Amino acid sequence: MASSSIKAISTTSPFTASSSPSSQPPSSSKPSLLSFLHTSSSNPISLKLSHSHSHAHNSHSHSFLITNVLKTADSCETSVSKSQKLKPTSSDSTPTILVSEKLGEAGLQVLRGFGNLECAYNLSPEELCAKISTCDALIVRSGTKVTRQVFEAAKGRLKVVGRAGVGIDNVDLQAATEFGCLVVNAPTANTVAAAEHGIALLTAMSRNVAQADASIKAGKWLRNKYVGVSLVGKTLAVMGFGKVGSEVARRAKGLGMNVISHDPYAPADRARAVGVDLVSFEQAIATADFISLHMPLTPATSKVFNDETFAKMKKGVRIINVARGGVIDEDALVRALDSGVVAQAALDVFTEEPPPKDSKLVQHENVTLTPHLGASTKEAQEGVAIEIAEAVVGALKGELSATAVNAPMVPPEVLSELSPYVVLAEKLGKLAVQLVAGGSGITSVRVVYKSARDPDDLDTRLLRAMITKGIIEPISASFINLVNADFVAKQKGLRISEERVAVDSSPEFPVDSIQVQISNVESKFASSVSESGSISIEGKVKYGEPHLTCLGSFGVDVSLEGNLILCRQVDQPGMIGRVGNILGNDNVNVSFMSVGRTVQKKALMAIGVDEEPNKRTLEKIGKVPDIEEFVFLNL
Ligand SMILES: NC(=O)C1=CN([C@@H]2O[C@H](COP(=O)(O)OP(=O)(O)OC[C@H]3O[C@@H](n4cnc5c(N)ncnc54)[C@H](O)[C@@H]3O)[C@@H](O)[C@H]2O)C=CC1
Ligand SMILES: O=C(O)C(=O)COP(=O)(O)O
Repeated sequence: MASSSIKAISTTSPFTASSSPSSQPPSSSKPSLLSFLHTSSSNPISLKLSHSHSHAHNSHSHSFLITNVLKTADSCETSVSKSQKLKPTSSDSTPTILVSEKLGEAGLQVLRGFGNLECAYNLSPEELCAKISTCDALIVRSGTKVTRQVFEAAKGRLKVVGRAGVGIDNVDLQAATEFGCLVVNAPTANTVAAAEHGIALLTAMSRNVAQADASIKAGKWLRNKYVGVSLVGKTLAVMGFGKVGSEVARRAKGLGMNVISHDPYAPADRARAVGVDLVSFEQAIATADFISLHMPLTPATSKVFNDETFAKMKKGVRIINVARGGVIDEDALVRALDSGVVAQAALDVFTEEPPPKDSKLVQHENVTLTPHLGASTKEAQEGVAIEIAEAVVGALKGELSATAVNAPMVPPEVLSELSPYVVLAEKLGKLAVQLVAGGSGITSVRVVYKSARDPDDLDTRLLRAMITKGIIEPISASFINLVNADFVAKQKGLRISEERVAVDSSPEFPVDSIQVQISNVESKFASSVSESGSISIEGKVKYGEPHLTCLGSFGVDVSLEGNLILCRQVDQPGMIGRVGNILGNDNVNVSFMSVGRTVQKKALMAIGVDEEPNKRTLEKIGKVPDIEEFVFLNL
């Protein structure tokens, strides 16, 4: 019996979970930058190339494809026909980059060479929101709050936020991820500057440099008042043994200090190599004469220095904070200073920046202050500017960034190796979802990767993201990329589980085959259901091209390109001719054909066609005697 399901894609969303946040991340309006992640396999570029290259050139064509797909929408336009154009980014499709805080000239030059650069400093939150919908990228330092409202106001245009520095606590990462906006930072160029500033505060504080300077300028000469304390032989606790903390430790060792550190995530051998012992939080704060803070501000570190922890410190301890103001409960610090538990504090960062003028902490005579100057050296600012400009330009070109904060970092060599499998993954997802009968809810997808590689050598995050994209995008208003794939899947109640099966093939290739199974759904093409009751399809990369190799319990070999007609029929002579004739008579060009058999005298015919046959042609195929079911699928 012929199936009447000749529609390629159900218009009813097959997802059960329908709740969406009030301000949904945009979909179709999202331009095609971050294009590798955001370009569908029906992207005209991939079609064009795969049609125009012979198999002998296929591996070459794929690297070309990836290189091209990695380009901006702007450069893509040259190779796509009018009817197939990607959605333009803006009227002239040159990306606009907004820089909202002072950035080094060398970085500005990189940005000018790539897009429209707009520098607008001291914007109010309202002004930023008003501007952002005309921007493809935003570059900030610590002074700009990139809130959920900013992502909402961007209306899908903002593709990347660049943080010209380390701390990203001023960017709402959750909102960025939900909106599929990549966040990149510049994590290395200001490390030394911040460490040097920490040492500057340590030495200045211990010798009352700032207070003494102010007193001379006020006409006083107070040699007895400003007697300091020595550093040599004292214990410094470095809280956070990351990039800055370890550089501070190294320098403090040079000053003859005994350095200990607390960092729950740092490897002990890295600390030991600098002559530093990693100790518990309690031990660090109880034994230190000086405590220098170098951890990020996170929910776990927020106000970790408070009344309770100050009470456990050695009386007369001195505290330096070049990390983030929020790790200290500032009111508690004032109390600890007043009681003498903390003898002095040197602060570069504050909960609120700038801090209120009448803040007791700011006015306290035992506190030395700088206005968030840790990263402010000429060298660091030039370095940070170049680092962030290159990261943002790379992201706008669609490259995966090495400094991505809210997306997996995929090294270029892994990316290039996985590229054909990425195309396969998306096509399998797209094909599998079209086999689901409209109305039934997809909640569970299982992906099986067969590979000869050691599991540690196979990073499947990109593949999983592309399968998710293939499944969700054709049937919903969501746009999916590597940034938000897992989030959107979860939001839609879709659970994707992954399994790796070791096979005895060449480990030269990362993946032998990818199988996508959708369980607990009805299929519109019964032959796609495997013995386990799930819709099951499997594909491989052959000659650099994605191929469908198994559908349900039928083995096939079909290049996954263009459109596909699948027919299940009684295995007997003449069937191919009959269907071929119908297509030929109705002017539908057949690009390939493959027939798979089962033992029960059933055959599965897969026919690739260049364009979608009209309804009448498909009806004629359905009426061919002995065709038991068929389905038309758009790839
Ligand atoms: N004042 C300024 O201008 C600057 C401030 N910073 C701030 O300095 C801090 C450190 O920066 P980097 O060293 O580049 O970052 P990093 O990521 O290299 O190091 C942070 C370290 O903190 C550790 N950590 C996390 N949670 C912790 C906890 N609960 N207790 C102790 N350690 C914990 C991490 O394991 C990591 O080793 C950041 O907050 C950053 O924003 C950085 C540069 C300039
Ligand atoms: O890199 C960091 O985390 C900093 O705190 C530096 O901040 P800034 O770029 O100077 O506003």
